[in-house]
Amino acid sequence: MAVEYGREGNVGYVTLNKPPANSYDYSFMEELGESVNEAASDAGARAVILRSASERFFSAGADIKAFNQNPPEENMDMIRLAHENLARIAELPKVFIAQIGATALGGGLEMALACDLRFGAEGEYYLGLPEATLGLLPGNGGTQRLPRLIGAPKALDLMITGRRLSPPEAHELGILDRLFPAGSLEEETLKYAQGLADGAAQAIGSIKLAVHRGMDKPLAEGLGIERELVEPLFSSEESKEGIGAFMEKRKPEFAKQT
Ligand SMILES: CCCCCCCCCCCCC/C=C/C(=O)SCCNC(=O)CCNC(=O)[C@H](O)C(C)(C)COP(=O)(O)OP(=O)(O)OC[C@H]1O[C@@H](n2cnc3c(N)ncnc32)[C@H](O)[C@@H]1OP(=O)(O)O
Repeated sequence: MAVEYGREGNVGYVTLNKPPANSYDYSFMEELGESVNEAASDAGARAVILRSASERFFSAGADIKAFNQNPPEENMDMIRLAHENLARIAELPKVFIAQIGATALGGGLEMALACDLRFGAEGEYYLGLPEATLGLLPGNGGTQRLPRLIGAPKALDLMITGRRLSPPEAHELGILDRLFPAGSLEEETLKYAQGLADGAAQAIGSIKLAVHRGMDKPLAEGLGIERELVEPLFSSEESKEGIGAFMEKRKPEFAKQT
């Protein structure tokens, strides 16, 4: 399998494993979709980490070698499948974290942009959207997600030049949300995900949905989405536990609420 889902404790893992570069084609994208579905339906996974089995590549993007072999309509089928699978991540009420400790280029970085957070570590690798250098454009969501993340001018600069970023540059731009010391990425990412997994999963999931559903809407509409999502929490087992723990001056035990 080029993409596999598994769980360790209450943290889910989607692992990319298509040597040598996790470059993706149609079947890779199908497996990614299946893994996202497994993560979604696994009630035991309260947070999910997207990671690579390779120490050299997170993913070098779409499979360039496949490009010339594929009929154009197959390339478009792959893009439609990628758009569908990656868009589903934003609609899942559990946080997806991209653990990027190796080179992420083109569609490989675009997969990470579809996650909620992106964590990296110091090291000799880089991130970028070089599609323009191939006569293409970042067609797996990059032209839409990157401007929303770092602003249109900075995103345009990266996409029209195709230039590569070091991990510190990507962190400074806001593409990486955390930049950990070399060698500590896996441990630090798990620690963060475990904190979410031990937290109020329904509340955390509702916050994620409110952000993704509301951020491109006019404020009044976004506030309506917020009201729809906050109302069920007033009577949730989690808020009973959270408020009860505060009143009893003890630490809440949310993980036991589901
Ligand atoms: C255009 C491809 C589309 C294909 C089919 C899908 C259809 C989709 C159409 C459009 C989609 C739009 C959205 C996404 C587009 C993209 O992602 S385009 C690709 C963007 N990525 C790149 O341009 C990176 C290409 N790779 C490199 O520049 C270099 O490999 C590197 C990352 C700088 C590393 O160089 P180096 O250390 O010298 O290692 P290499 O020898 O080059 O690579 C190691 C092996 O990995 C293979 N490989 C690397 N990248 C890819 C790739 N993207 N596709 C296929 N294979 C790749 C490379 O060939 C080596 O393999 P071996 O020779 O077998 O060892």
